[in-house]
Amino acid sequence: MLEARQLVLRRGDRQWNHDFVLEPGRTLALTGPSGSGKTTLLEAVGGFVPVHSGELLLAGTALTGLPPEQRPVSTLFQQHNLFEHIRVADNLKLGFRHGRPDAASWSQVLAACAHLGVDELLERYPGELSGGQRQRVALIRTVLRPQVIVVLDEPFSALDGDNRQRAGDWVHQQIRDSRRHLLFVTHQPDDTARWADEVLAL
Ligand SMILES: Nc1ncnc2c1ncn2[C@@H]1O[C@H](COP(=O)(O)OP(=O)(O)OP(=O)(O)O)[C@@H](O)[C@H]1O
Repeated sequence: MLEARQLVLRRGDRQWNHDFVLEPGRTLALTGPSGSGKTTLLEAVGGFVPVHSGELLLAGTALTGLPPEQRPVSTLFQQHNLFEHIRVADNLKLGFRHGRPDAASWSQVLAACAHLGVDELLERYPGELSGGQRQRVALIRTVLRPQVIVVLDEPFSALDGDNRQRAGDWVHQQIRDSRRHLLFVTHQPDDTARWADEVLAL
């Protein structure tokens, strides 16, 4: 279970107070207007923004004092998620320890690439992909890493129609089946209705 207990975040003269509980396998959508603090909360979970007071707990253990590299958190930022100088396949491998996924993990990656329609792109460089293709590759890498908390900042913004539906369904099912925790930011009420088990409106 992931819990924010009297969590207080500050940026400049802005302050946010968060209290929520997210059970394993469940998805929390963060909604709200631009500047309302959605990214700030994701960054605090990842350890990139300091916590002013209160606690973030995973299964009762505080994450709050841990630096980002020691947190069990896999993050998809809004931008800059792929390394431009290496091929898509190598970008996907970088999600795993020493950049070397075991055979089972790699076949899971390949199955996800086929399912989300990016399996023909593995030998390309990121600069040779469309925005939507880049987003799907980065999404696969972020979600299939083993970390028990996944945070996604507007993960479907470059996708629409069938691609969006398929990607959202896939993420939701991955999180549910592996009993991890997902926080994602969206501006689309449809995304919340389809995939959120809980909603935090900021
Ligand atoms: N590095 C920073 N230093 C100081 N203030 C910041 C910093 N980053 C963001 N802010 C401010 O914190 C507030 C919340 O920003 P945040 O990015 O969390 O909002 P958001 O809800 O994710 O917005 P958007 O939907 O536009 O991405 C804003 O007022 C923003 O200007």
